[in-house]
Amino acid sequence: MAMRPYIVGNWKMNGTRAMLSEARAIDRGAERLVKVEVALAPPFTLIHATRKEAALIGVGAQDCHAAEGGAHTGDISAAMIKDAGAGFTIVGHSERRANHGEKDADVRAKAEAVLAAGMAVIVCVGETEDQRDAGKAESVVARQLRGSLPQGDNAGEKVTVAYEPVWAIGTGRTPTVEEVGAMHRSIRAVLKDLYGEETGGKVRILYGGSVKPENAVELLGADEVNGALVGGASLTAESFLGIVVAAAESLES
Ligand SMILES: O=C[C@H](O)COP(=O)(O)O
Repeated sequence: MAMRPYIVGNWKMNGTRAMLSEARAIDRGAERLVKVEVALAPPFTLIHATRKEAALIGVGAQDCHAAEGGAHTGDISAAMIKDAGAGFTIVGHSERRANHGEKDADVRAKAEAVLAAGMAVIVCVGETEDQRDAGKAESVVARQLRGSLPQGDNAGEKVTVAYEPVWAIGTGRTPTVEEVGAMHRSIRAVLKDLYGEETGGKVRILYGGSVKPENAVELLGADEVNGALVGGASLTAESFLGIVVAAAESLES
């Protein structure tokens, strides 16, 4: 893993102000681990407070609306997220795709809105278990990438891809290191095709799905894995920092 590892915690719909103590502890722990880039995506309601409490790590959002503003009750625009203190936004998480019917075109529109607002974007892709069993995992993910990634001048420079097999999210199951490596190599080839050899070669590709301190060294050591998108294990500083430490160790292995 030649690039500086990027470890992002996605708190999903978890967290009230009581959890800011975890964000502070993560920030303090990350300070000692300069070889690793660390970020948290708390719920919208905690972005501003997390940004104030955790000065060193990146802070981002988990989703946004594609429009700049207007009659969209309950939605949040990318500019609002940035104004709250975020530096990036996740889009296309499989929970958004499944629970809110988001299609690749919706994800791309959101990703482009995030870039237009001046933030970086993490675009999530991943196959279901049925798709993997049918031998279609790589083709499904390639199609998602081609449909979801932002286009336009320099778009590839502020993009991170998160590969999250849907069947591995929150289940305790993970693909093998070989399967992760094969998928990430396939993603890298698509990125180079879409963004060109140089830019596509620099886009970070994170693995997500049941990453824990216990399996992080192995997963982060797979081919073309440049970091992790972590759900459940990012909710406490103890487990999240365990993964950050593993990322630092994976640089040495
Ligand atoms: O965004 C994070 C992923 O959905 C992974 O979640 P998990 O670490 O709880 O499996």
